[in-house]
Amino acid sequence: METNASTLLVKTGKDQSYTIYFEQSFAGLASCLEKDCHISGRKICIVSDSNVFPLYGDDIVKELNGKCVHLTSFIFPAGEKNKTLDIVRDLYEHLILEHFERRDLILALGGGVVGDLAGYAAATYLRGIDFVQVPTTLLSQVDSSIGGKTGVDFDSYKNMVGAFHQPSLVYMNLNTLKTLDAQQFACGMGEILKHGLIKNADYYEWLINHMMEINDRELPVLLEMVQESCRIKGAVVEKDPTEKGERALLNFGHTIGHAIEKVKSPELLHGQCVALGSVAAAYISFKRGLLSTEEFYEIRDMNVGFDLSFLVDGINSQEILRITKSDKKMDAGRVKFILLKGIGKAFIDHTVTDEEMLDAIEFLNADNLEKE
Ligand SMILES: NC(=O)c1ccc[n+]([C@@H]2O[C@H](COP(=O)([O-])OP(=O)(O)OC[C@H]3O[C@@H](n4cnc5c(N)ncnc54)[C@H](O)[C@@H]3O)[C@@H](O)[C@H]2O)c1
Ligand SMILES: O=C(O)C(=O)C[C@@H](O)[C@H](O)[C@H](O)COP(=O)(O)O
Ligand SMILES: [Zn+2]
Repeated sequence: METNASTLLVKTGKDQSYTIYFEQSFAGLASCLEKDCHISGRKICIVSDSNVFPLYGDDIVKELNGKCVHLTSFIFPAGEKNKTLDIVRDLYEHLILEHFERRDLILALGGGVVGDLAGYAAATYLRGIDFVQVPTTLLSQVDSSIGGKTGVDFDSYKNMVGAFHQPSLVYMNLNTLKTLDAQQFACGMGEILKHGLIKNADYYEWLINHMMEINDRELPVLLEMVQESCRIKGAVVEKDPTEKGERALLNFGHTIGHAIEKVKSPELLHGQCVALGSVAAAYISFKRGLLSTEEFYEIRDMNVGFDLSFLVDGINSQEILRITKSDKKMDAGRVKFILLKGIGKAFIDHTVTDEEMLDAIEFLNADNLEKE
């Protein structure tokens, strides 16, 4: 992976790569798009949601006006509940009405919901057109905009319909993080802690030592953190773009996390559920003797430090267990679980039993008062 202060190159195939730009404004987006995507000969459809477009749509429109053949926008109501095929269908209709051809481009402006949905529409419209990611949440800057997992939920089953389709470019303006509310910011930390836990103990230690600056959203520290998380995610994706093996490690915390999200969304958002699922996965690792007591309780307490919880109320543990069985992580009828053998060392395991999972879910279940 090639990297310098403001860019990172992700190589996903023999002749395939794209640049991640780390910026502090949208000035410069048009020239990056011209350099990497030759937009002067293409139409662009900005896909965004009802919260993000009013905040940043004007900046993007001003930046791109006159730089491409035609600029249009498609805005849908914000929220996970709209990451659906119905909205993708509306987007296809818009693209057809605007005469979008194979050469044209989708620009996803927003968080992971926008990026996943717009990316899926790009992967399937006319059998695939290019798309670029302009992520505006912490979670989307460190995780969802990179790696080409696109898709939508189906009957509230997470990401059940999707495709691998790499973006042509990722451009992030870190100043967009200033308008995120506390819950959305914490969600990003859920995936960031995951990056440290699965791949890099030094980074995890760094996160502990910079908790205050991160929570105060000090830009230089956020920049360092976002870049390191992108390096970790980018390196995994480069080795295994279509999740034949190692990429599954990025699913740490997601088996139980996705099941909780299914029953608790929209009260709890994806990153918060991943943080809960990470504690559950760490709990199983701890009970197997793979994490020390100190390591396990540090993982639990890091959630609290970053405004995430390790307790969830209003769940039925048996129901959560049952839902894990319908997630995509089933592999020949067995759950593909990601465990830790120490901080920074994750591995794939197919032997986690229902009893172990139930025990871990019970640990999270706020209805059980005696925790320690
Ligand atoms: N494709 C992947 O690899 C991948 C990785 C992780 C998560 N995901 C998916 O990403 C989604 C979660 O992403 P998310 O946390 O970004 O959620 P999101 O897209 O729903 O954004 C969270 C909320 O913040 C608002 N918002 C976005 N940017 C803002 C800004 N700068 N200021 C103020 N408000 C802003 C949005 O309108 C939304 O209401 C889930 O659907 C998850 O499954 C995908
Ligand atoms: O990029 C990946 O690979 C990930 O697993 C990143 C996750 O944070 C993300 O939530 C992903 O969508 C989950 O994978 P899924 O295949 O279970 O949808
Ligand atoms: Zn995730």
